[in-house]
Amino acid sequence: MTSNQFPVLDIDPFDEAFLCDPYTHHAALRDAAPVVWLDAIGAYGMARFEEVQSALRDHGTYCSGRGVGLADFSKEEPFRPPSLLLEADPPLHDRTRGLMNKIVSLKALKQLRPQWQVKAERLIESLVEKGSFDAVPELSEAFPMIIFPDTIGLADEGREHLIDYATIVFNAFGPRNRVFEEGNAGKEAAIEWVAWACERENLKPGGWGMALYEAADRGECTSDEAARMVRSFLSAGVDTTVNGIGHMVLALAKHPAQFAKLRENPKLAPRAFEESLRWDSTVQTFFRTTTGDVEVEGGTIPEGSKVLLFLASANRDPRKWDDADDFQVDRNVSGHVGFGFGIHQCLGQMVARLEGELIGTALANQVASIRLTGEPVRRLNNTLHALGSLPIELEAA
Ligand SMILES: CCOc1cccc(C(=O)O)c1
Repeated sequence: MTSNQFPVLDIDPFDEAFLCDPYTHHAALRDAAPVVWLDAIGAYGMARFEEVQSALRDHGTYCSGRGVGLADFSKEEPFRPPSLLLEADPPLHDRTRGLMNKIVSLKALKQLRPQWQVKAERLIESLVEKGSFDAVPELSEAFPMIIFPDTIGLADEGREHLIDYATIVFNAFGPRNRVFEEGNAGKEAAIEWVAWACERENLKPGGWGMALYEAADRGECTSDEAARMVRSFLSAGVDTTVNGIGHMVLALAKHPAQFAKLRENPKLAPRAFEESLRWDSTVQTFFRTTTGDVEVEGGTIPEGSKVLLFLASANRDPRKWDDADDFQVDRNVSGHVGFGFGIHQCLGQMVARLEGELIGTALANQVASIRLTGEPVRRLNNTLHALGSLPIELEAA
C-alpha cells in the first residue's frame, strides 16, 4: 500500500550503505518533509526532531504493542515472545515498567557507584599501560561486561553470548536482510544460553534478576513475566552501553580540542557522554504503529501503518540544535532522543549515564591524549550504530 500524499523517497534505511554511514542520508530525509513514504520498506518515516519527539510522546496514537520493528505483531508472529516493556502499551506497560523502575533505582546506582568507579579507574590504568589497543574489545565491551552481568546476578559461564544475543535482537527490528541473516548465523547457542540464564535457578541472589523473581513471590508479576523481564535486561543492557562508550571514545579521539576541554574540567564527563549520545546515537531508529488514522502535516497516515522514527537524525536536526553536526562536550543536550522519549524512555538511562561518566572521568584524569591509530570499523546492524573495531593510542597524563 503506498501513500499519495507524502513525498515518496527511494531511500532504504536498511541498505548497507545507509547503515554504514547514516548521517550522510539524514538531511535528505529531514528536508523532504515532516513525514515521508519510504517505498523501499513500505513504511512512513519521520526524521525531524519535532515529529520524532511528538510521536514518541503520543504512545496512544503511535503504539509499541504491535512491535517496534518492521513486523506488525497483529499480523505476524514475533520472532520471540514480545518484550513486556519495549513492546507493550499501557496498562501492561505501566505495571512492568513500574516494577523495573523500582529495581533500577537511583538508590541502587548510588550503592554501585563506588565499586564501578574503582573498576573504571583500574581498567583505564591498565589501558594507559598498554598504550595502543583496539578500544572495542578492550574498553567499550570490557567495561560493561565487567560490571553489568554481576549487577544482574548472571551465571559466570556463557556471558560471552550477551553481545551475540543483542546483535540478534537489534537486527530483528529491521527487515530479514543480509545484515540480519549474517548477524544470526551460528548464534543459536546465544539464544539458548539467554533463555537458560534468565531462569531463577541460574541467577545469583542479590542481583537485579533475582529481584524480579522476588517481585513474583510478592504477586507483583508471574514468574514467566519475571523471566521475560530478566531477558529485557540482557537484551538492552549491554550492546547499547558498549556502543555508547565506544562512540564517546571515538568522538573524543576525533575532536582533540574537545578532549582537552574535558581534561581541563573532568566534571564535564557526564555532559561529554550525553553529547556523544546525541552526536552519534547508538540506537538509530525505532518503529511505531498507528492505532488510528492520523492527521499530520502533508496528509493522513492510515491506521495500522508502520512509522520509522529516526532518533539519530532528530538528534542532528538543525531545526533543533545549533551547529548540530559539531561535537561539543559542554553542550546542554537536555531533550535529546538518544534514550527515546516519553513512557518508553530508556529504563537503563541512569545505568548508561553512570557507566559513561565513570569512563569519561577516568580518561580525563589519567590520559593526556587519545589518538586514532587506524580507521574505525563499523559493525553493521539494522538498529544500532555499532563499532567493530576502534584502534587508538592513549598517552598518559
Ligand atoms: C534499547 C531498547 O530497549 C530494548 C531493546 C531490545 C529489547 C528490549 C527488551 O525489552 O527486551 C529492550
